[in-house]
Amino acid sequence: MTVYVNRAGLQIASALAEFVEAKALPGTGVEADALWRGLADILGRLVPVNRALIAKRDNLQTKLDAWHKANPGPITDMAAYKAFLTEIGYLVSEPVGFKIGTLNVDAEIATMAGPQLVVPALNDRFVLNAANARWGSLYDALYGTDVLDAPAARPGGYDTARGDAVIAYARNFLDSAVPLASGSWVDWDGGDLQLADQAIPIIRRGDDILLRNNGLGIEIVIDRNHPVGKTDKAGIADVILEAALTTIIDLEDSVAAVDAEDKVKGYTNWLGLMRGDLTASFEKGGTTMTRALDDDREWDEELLHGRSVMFVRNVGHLMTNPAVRLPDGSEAPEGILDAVFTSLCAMHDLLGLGKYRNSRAGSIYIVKPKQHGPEECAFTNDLFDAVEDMLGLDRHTIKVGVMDEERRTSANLAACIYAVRDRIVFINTGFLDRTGDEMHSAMQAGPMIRKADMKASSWIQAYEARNVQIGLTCGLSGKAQIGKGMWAAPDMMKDMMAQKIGHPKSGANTAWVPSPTAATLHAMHYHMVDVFEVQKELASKETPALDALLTIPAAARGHNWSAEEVQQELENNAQGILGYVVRWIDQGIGCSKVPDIHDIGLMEDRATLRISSQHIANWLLHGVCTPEQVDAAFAKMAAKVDAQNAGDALYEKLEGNSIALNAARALVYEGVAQPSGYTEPLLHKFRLEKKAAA
Ligand SMILES: CC(=O)SCCNC(=O)CCNC(=O)[C@H](O)C(C)(C)COP(=O)(O)OP(=O)(O)OC[C@H]1O[C@@H](n2cnc3c(N)ncnc32)[C@H](O)[C@@H]1OP(=O)(O)O
Ligand SMILES: O=CC(=O)O
Ligand SMILES: [Mg+2]
Repeated sequence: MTVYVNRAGLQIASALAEFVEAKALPGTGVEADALWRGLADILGRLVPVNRALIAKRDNLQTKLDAWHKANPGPITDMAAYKAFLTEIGYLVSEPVGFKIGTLNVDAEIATMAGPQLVVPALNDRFVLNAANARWGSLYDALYGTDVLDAPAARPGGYDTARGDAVIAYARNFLDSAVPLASGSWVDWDGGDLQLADQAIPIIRRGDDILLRNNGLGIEIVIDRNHPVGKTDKAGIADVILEAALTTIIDLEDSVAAVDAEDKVKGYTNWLGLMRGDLTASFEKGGTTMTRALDDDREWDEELLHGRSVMFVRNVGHLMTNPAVRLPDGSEAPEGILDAVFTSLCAMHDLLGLGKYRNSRAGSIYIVKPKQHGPEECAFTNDLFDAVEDMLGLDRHTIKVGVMDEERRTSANLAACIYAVRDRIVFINTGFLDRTGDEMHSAMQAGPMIRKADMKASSWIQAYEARNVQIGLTCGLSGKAQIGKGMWAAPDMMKDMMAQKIGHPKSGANTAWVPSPTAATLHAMHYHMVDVFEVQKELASKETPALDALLTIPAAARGHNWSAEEVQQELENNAQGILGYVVRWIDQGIGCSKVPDIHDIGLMEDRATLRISSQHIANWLLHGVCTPEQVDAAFAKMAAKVDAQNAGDALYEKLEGNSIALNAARALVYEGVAQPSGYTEPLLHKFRLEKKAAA
């Protein structure tokens, strides 16, 4: 039972009030009274606007549903469809000829190109690891993953044969990123060092060497006493790459935060990062380890930034949270709470109250997900204005990263950017949520193509290409990130190396990775591609037409899938749903590596859940499958998920009237009615039920 205290007419969960008054406020110069009165004022003014925006989403969806029922199947008359979208206010006129005016942006965001790591905010051990993932060992990343064409490491200590393959790969990388004036790094013996590009300074610290290519650091560790270095003719013990330039501390789709207790955990970690004093102790390999933020890296001639520049992803405009209740007893919009409390925590960084600096440019970086169109972006802008006024911050101190992950945002992207033009620091194609919204928006059009075929469909190609072109046209290059989406197969690093180079090649100066190891490996792509050169080349290109973006991925009318295809699709989706939901509901874990039907661990979060649940809901709606088939898939996959989790002592089986099983079923059977196909409302409801039962 949550205990509330009254502050300025609001009911604030006591855990939150205590966190704010005892931890977040001290040192900021903001008084508790002013904070609570400010919050009450913001909520009083903005809650009605927030609610109206959500109502508008519902209203537009009702109109889309009616149109698709009257015009079933894929769009056949694009002009008529666009006229309809314009008439209902779904498409608005795009502003032209403007450039963003964002100021005070850190170089890692504005002028550098490299990986962006995402990490669930509630996990202190992981967030520290993420912040420190600015630099990563290439040797470790190669040794422990499937990138190499070499046998896996033999267990029981260092495997020399594997190590040799690592060293050969790393030398090959050096040859391509920082070639020698003559010969190969393979033959370098640690003597005289001459690079082909003499403009690259060779910086030393003792024997160690620091080089830079495309703005990214490469540290070559020379240690002839090290077990690896002593076998190496040049004494190279490791190659350390500058990796996650930026990291997103995620309070949204990778966490399960349903009440004040959970929110305070997330805010506490964010505050600890902003103050630089967060630590985490945990057992690893039989010993207790304590992790803290890494220092900056000292070289004779310069001090390198030791940590990733951190963003915090707030939630979107939909959800409310019982952490704060309005005077009428209803829950406050969670996005407003996040904006206020994460900005307050970040003031510790702005004011230099802690050990380190996150933003040396004096900015607070907030990622805003799941916005639908320009009005919602304008609302975010107004909200951030209000938070700045309340906290006494200069206008546009709070920067925004706009997730381009809802269809109405993609279709009106320039107008969305315009709405936040003086604070925008990124656009990012969150293709996972975007796929869910694509299906939900056109839910009534007919059965969607299979999930695996989505990536090749024309809307998604247009979406990715338009995002880059519109970003360039609006002047993001050199001022802000144009980012690409998540690599959702954390163990498939060889495939990532083959495919994710496509992101910098497409003009994106950052792209998401799921782990520090993936960041280190993906960093190599930014040595191979000079993204800012690509952006210059793209600048003169045409933006792909809206028509392709609006081509919905419904199957051709009359298309039939074989019984086997239907079963495969259902089982694949049911497996992902159950494997993710059971950990979310029972253990409060918001992001999991869930073995898929072929036992390949996939990153599942709320966005991937949105896709799987909407897909089954869509096929049920259109009679591609029956409820009996769906139930059978759930039953079969529940047994598989139970078996896959057999080693987890905290795991509760998916059986009988299990709350997690009920949640999974509800996500599918009530999927058509969920707002924009989101999974949050049902996940929160069932998680709260589980917490209450516990
Ligand atoms: C659509 C979207 O919104 S995508 C954005 C949301 N998704 C994410 O944030 C993905 C974040 N990634 C993760 O949460 C995890 O990598 C998972 C759940 C996918 C896999 O987790 P696990 O199975 O525990 O990973 P695995 O066992 O391979 O590795 C664990 C180690 O890697 C580290 N690690 C893994 N992922 C991360 C991460 N994102 N940030 C920092 N460290 C990480 C852990 O700290 C741990 O190292 P440690 O033991 O030294 O602490
Ligand atoms: O947030 C990212 C996405 O793909 O969705
Ligand atoms: Mg998303």
